[in-house]
Amino acid sequence: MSHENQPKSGISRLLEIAGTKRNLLIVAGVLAVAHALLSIVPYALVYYIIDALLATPMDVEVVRLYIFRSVFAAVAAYVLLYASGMASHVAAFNILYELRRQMADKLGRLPLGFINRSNSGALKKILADDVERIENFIAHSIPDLVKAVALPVVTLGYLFTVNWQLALTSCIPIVLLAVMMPFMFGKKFKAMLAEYHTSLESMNSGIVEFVRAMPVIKIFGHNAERFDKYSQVVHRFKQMVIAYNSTASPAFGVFISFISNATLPVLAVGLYLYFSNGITLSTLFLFLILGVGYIRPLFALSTLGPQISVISHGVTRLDEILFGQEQETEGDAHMGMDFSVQFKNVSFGYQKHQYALDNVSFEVQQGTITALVGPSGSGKSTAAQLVARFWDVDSGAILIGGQDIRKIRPEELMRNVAFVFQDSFMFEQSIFENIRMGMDRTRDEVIEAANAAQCHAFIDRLPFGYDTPWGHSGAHLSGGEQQRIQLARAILKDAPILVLDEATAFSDPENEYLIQAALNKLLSNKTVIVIAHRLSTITACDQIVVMRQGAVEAKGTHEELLAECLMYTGMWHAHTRAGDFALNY
Ligand SMILES: Nc1ncnc2c1ncn2[C@@H]1O[C@H](COP(=O)(O)OP(=O)(O)OP(=O)(O)O)[C@@H](O)[C@H]1O
Repeated sequence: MSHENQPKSGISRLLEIAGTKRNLLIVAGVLAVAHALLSIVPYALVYYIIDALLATPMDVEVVRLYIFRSVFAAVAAYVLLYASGMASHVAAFNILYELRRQMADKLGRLPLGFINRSNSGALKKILADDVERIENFIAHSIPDLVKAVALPVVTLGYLFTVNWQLALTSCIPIVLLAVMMPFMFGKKFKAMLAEYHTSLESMNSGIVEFVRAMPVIKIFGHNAERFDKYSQVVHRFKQMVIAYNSTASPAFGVFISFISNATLPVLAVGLYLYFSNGITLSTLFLFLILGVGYIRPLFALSTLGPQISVISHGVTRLDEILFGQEQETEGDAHMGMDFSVQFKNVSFGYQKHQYALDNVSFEVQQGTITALVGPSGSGKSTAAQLVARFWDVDSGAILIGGQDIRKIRPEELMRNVAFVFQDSFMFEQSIFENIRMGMDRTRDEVIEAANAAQCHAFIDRLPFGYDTPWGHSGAHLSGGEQQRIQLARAILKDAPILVLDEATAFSDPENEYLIQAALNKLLSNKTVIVIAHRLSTITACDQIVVMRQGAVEAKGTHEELLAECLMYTGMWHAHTRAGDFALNY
């Protein structure tokens, strides 16, 4: 599948996706047409059977032959239907597999910040539900569409050779379908469908948030109704579905009721012709069966329009990811042995004209530790994340060893920067794999890293030690323990640049001491940027950068800042006072 150009949309995009398994789908289509042709044979044979039964003298052999042919045709039609379904399903699941693989690949190449910012409910809908719907289109809608076209064409063609007046009467449902389509699935319907999807996505994310927030909701004694956002999105979705149905239902209802009674005009004209000696009884039966029977696949066609709208809307969302702006690397520079980090007049905003960082400059010399401190929202985490290119700066540059990080190969950048986040993510696999993280390291090296990160003791106490799986049925670790697992990962990675975002956030004093000990081992000879709220943990850093509202307020050592920076002195006093703070009941 080529994703070089701007994506198509709607049915042409769906056909483009389906086109990746064109040959298999052509086979499915040919089999579906063959099925359609064979499936009318038993009905057509009824015509000849009745003629043979009414003939005098009746030829039993001829009747028997027709009955045998009709049974054979019915069985063969089902075999072909099965084969067509198999071919279209194999094509569909292969396409789905390929799409999911491409999505995973692409998500890996989008800026890390994109994933962080994207709402997990909406992403889940795209990756799971929207992709799944494409299966419906490929495996069911395409064969249905082929049948819906082939069967009427063949049947009506045959009926015209038998009696043109009755054949013309049998065409009425098709004419009706052509007239009603624009009313049923016109512009208003499309607009409503787009709104339906947006509302479904909001509900999905509302549900995910509601489930995540359950402990807080319970603690505050609220229920689903009191959780405003949840009840709003559910309510909005309900209204949307009602509006959607009341727009589509009237025209759809008229169409369905007419189609369901399509026998009537054929019966009326047929009886008239029969009694005026224009046709035989067998011809009348033939039209009552086939002149109405070809309509059945049209039912599938009538729901195809909305189905395709739903599916292609999902594909549009999917394409937003598949064609999303990747981070460009303007060169393929290699990193040398200089791992100093420099922020050079860096400005960056999550939204346009709203800077989270405004003209920030500071340098972290190789092998030294710089701490970023400042009030909440002052831009510390943003600055730290920019080093690993979660996002790209809007202006200015971040240099490593004097080279703009946008010119360094991404894999090389990632290899040389280790990150310890505030929240640690654990995978549902063994503790061993959770530390190894796919790196090419031996078991001994993993244990050594776990030892250095002060994790070995608690891992050893787990039922299967390092092989204990994480998650529902396996190990459950405290926040501080998980953070030490993160440290073990970072120690094992042994990258020359290390970014620590609140590495001791979850720790009690004993844990903090252990983590600090692990950190000391980890930090030696590394270029380190550390974010810490507890100022006592960073007094010995080589440099402290004080941030305020996205800008650098001051920089220097702890002593220098105490002497020169009022803001830092204030923060330090607040911190030391907090040490004496006690709750009074
Ligand atoms: N993903 C995001 N999308 C939009 N705005 C964001 C995002 N992350 C942070 N911000 C905004 O950018 C500004 C800086 O946030 P940042 O998290 O960098 O501050 P911080 O100093 O690390 O705060 P804290 O100490 O509370 O973690 C804040 O105004 C914040 O609201």
